[in-house]
Amino acid sequence: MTAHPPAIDTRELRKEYRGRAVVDGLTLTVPRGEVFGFLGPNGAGKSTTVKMLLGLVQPSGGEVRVLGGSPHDPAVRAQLGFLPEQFRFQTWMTASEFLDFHGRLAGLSAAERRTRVPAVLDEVGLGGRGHETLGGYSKGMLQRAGLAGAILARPQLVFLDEPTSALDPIGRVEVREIIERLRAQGAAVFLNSHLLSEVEQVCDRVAFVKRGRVLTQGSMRELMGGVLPVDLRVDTLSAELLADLGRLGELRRTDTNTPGRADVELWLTRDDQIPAVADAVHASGARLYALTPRRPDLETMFLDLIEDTPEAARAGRGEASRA
Ligand SMILES: Nc1ncnc2c1ncn2[C@@H]1O[C@H](COP(=O)(O)OP(=O)(O)OP(=O)(O)O)[C@@H](O)[C@H]1O
Repeated sequence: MTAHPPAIDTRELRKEYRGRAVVDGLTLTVPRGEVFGFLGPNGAGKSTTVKMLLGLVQPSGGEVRVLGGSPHDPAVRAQLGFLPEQFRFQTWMTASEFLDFHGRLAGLSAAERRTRVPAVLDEVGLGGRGHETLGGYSKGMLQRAGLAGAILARPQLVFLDEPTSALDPIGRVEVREIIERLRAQGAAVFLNSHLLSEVEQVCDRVAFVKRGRVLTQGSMRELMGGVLPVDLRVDTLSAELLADLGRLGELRRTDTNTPGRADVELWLTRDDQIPAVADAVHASGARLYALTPRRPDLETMFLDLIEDTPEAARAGRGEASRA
């Protein structure tokens, strides 16, 4: 393995089932320390891609490298974490036994397992519950236990398939924090989720796939075409301030209907223009009540790109007969 190869590198990756390409020329690079969102409608080929990246499904063509090596290499596999959407567990095991078992499979020593198992249980919010059997766990607790298994051996690349589908809002925030910690530790996270608001908050880059092909990929900003919408509220909007704002960005909307209040939607191109907006407001003598960069709306982008009518989605499910 070379010094810092990307976490994921695929070239023209392809998988056919019965002569039909379900992954069709997929080229992706995910560097270390990045959270990558992999989005697409049902049947787009996301799970098949993940299985090829994990070495569980043999590609029909193309190249795949994970952490600089082959997903079949045990040394590479030892650095991968995986939380499948429907993760199966042994109901008779306690959570601690389950994690200890996984730790053994991942090659952790007994001493490491003794400290690491309670530490990950704490990290996923199951501190003090490790002695209970998984058969008595709720759906959300099982998902947390699965996540603990995925991060147990300090993986360099973690695949999370719908990691929060069974979780309450607090659990979702906690999972987001875990993903952010993984990134801070330099690991890459490959996230598959239908919860776009969640993806928006945590992913550095996303790819949209449909019928096994990448429609587009990039950071939120790139996907938005380099536009940063900002909502501004001031008490008075002078002609001079309006002209200054117009020089900084594109004025998309101004609302001065309410006395003592003016709302402006301004489209900037870069974060570092935001302080200049505040400066212009102060220079005009107006008082600033809000200056809020708006998140690019992934759901709108997704629907625009995928253009899946309910009919198309039903047809997609109809063809989803698995061997
Ligand atoms: N083992 C298999 N044999 C035949 N066809 C398969 C097999 N596995 C997947 N497929 C087909 O490949 C296509 C992509 O499936 P895949 O599970 O990768 O999609 P997905 O994007 O993960 O969907 P979802 O969001 O619904 O989980 C589907 O049409 C599916 O029927």
